[in-house]
Amino acid sequence: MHAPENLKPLLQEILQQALTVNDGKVADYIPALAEVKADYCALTVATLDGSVTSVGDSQVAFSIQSISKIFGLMLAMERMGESLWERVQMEPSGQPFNSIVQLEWEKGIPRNPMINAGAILVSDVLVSHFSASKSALLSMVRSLCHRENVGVDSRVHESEREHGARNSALAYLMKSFGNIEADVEEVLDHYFWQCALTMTTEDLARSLAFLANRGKCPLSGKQITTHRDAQRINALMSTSGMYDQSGQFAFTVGLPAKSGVGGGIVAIVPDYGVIAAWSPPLNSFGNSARSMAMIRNLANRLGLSVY
Ligand SMILES: NC(=O)CC[C@H](N)C(=O)O
Repeated sequence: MHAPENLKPLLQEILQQALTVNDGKVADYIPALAEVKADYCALTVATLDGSVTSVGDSQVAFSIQSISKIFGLMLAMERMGESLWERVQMEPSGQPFNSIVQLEWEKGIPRNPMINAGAILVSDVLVSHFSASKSALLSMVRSLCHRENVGVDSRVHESEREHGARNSALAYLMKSFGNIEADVEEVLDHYFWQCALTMTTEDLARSLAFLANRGKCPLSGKQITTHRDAQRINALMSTSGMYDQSGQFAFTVGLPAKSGVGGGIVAIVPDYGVIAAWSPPLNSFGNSARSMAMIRNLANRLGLSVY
């Protein structure tokens, strides 16, 4: 495996290459996200020996959006155990992340926790099982990335609430099938709030290192999830983390990954570390074009694939 001390020049080269990728468009269906500069670009690798190597805008915090689906899922798995899987499936959807069609055919049971319907269902579990679901999630995220001032962008939170018709439709449809227990508006507020968490690529890489390390945080030595749950989260990321581009990502990269419409993507390399990339312009699947290019090039250069 590539020694971490030699990574910097390689990351620099890959970042420069990615800056020549000019396809894609910054998300504008959430107006506050449309204001983010398109030329931000960052790449971080955190390895299990504790070293973190970064290039570009790795100190700039951005809206993690759907990457938060991993954090919500961790808490819901811990609270619900096996019974969670009666309310959300573990199959790829083959549909866009905010699609509604399957949800009616499948009686309000979302395809997986990595698409919006699944994460709204997970938000219902959190709102129903924690007296303060937002602070439970925030303190978990802060302790995972060892940074106490990780926060939430309240403008993004508000902006998404004001333009949340599609997510509201998903939540009310699930409620009509009896698959949402709490008050729908409270569930949506939690979901929008967690999407508005802001983190840097370094925070993301550090916080998810346990997924590459059989559930154990390599820095603190603390067991964050069981080994089995870490494997399950990685499996869901592999099959569904890049939405309806998950098959292509598995074919060309071969790592469990999760993207968000803020332009971030995290990829897990079991027994090695985490790659986190960020650049706002998105392709037609809602995945960052440059972040995908950076992770694909790095994985190919280092021969990193789980297959
Ligand atoms: N893919 C994403 O990052 C989607 C999250 C976004 N907050 C939404 O609900 O539409």
